[in-house]
Amino acid sequence: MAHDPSEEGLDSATSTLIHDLPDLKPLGAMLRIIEPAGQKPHRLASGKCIIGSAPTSDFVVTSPTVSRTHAELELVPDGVRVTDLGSRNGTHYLGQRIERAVLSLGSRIKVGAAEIAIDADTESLEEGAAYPDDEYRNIVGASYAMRRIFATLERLEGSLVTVLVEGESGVGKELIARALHEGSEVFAGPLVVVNCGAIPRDLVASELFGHRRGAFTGAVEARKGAFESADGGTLFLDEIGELPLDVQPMLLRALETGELRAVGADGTRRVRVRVVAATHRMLEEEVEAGRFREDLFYRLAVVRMRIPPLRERPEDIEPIARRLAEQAGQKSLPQTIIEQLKSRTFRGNVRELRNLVQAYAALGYLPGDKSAANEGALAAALAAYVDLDRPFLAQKEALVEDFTVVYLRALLARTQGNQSAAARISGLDRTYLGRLLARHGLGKR
Ligand SMILES: Nc1ncnc2c1ncn2[C@@H]1O[C@H](COP(=O)(O)OP(=O)(O)OP(=O)(O)O)[C@@H](O)[C@H]1O
Repeated sequence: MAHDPSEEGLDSATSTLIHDLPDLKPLGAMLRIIEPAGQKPHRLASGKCIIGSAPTSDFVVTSPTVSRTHAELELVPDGVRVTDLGSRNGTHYLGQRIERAVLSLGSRIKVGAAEIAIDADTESLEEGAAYPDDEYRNIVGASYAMRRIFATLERLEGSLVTVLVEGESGVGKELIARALHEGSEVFAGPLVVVNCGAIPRDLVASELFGHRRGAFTGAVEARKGAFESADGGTLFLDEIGELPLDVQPMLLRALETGELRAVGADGTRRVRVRVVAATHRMLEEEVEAGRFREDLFYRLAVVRMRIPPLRERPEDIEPIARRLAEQAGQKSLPQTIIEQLKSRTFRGNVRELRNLVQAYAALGYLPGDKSAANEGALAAALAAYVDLDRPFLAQKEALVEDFTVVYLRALLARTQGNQSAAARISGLDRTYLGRLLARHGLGKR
């Protein structure tokens, strides 16, 4: 995002936060000359560098339109501070001449007529050893793949770079976003989560950017959007692949400039928001199919992190299960249960593991696996219900009753007895749920 923090009075807040996180080092940048082609890129690993046509410049750009000492680039947590050094042909961003601006990694500038991409130094993220511990900020993982991810998360601690987290549903993408927020310089600010797939399409723009009173039918009051709520913190955009095409340019602009325009508003507002996005889709395929803008994809995927499915890292099952058991109030998990868990396929990833462990904590046994391997076991268990000497409906009701009790127990275990949360999760009306619980003697715990 383009802004100058020192002009917005953020300096004092920034220095306090940096004081709390003493070892932060901004993520390095990779500077590439797009036009004229064929010149060497430059790695800005720390501090500052001078761009110019003089052979003594840190980053030499050979073009008659580039001054000998043209501009200075300095790494900062938000990306790179660009300062024009009184060049003849100027430094431009999004078609505007700039004297001094902070640009996020993933931006492109023009130095004279030369076009330069300021990308994240993703190579430096991949260098170095895996994280030594099997836990990073509440994310548990003993596998090499997860410890590599932890090392990347640690390396990103000094940066507010935009990150795209990719992986199947339930692999822990939101947990990664939380860790990115907690480890960042804006950790004291809010973390706002928006599930782009869960909002009616015509309300997405207003949810993200807010709306003015009367902006559309039903906009009775002005409303703040998620970007504004996340000002000074992190905005986690879950299921970004579901973002409607007509809203994509608005998000691109907000990422490029840090400026928002509420639906129906005339003026814009400036925010400082770190964006983390997540998707279970292959976004490149969405780009290919014309459902996702390519420019927005590159703006979001400045750093990409792919979280592997649980079946690709079976050594994580035991430590994660033990942690989830602790969280469910179950001090220890017997080794036999661990072995049973390890034999499952976990199409629902860690979320499925969590549900199973919570059910075990509530019921004392692992509920049946819905995967193909266990379909036989389920059929055998159901066969025990069949009594051809009794009417069908009475038997079916008895089965449903048994399922209801098991379901309600698991629901209460998940919500720690909170009936409002239980109603929300189950989709049952609060009063009806209360009656159902009372009928099964589960109302008061
Ligand atoms: N490595 C892990 N260690 C501990 N808990 C985990 C881990 N990964 C995931 N979880 C837990 O599993 C559940 C699902 O994780 P999360 O909501 O982050 O997944 P997700 O990938 O964002 O899912 P979705 O794509 O459906 O939004 C959460 O309760 C989370 O705390």
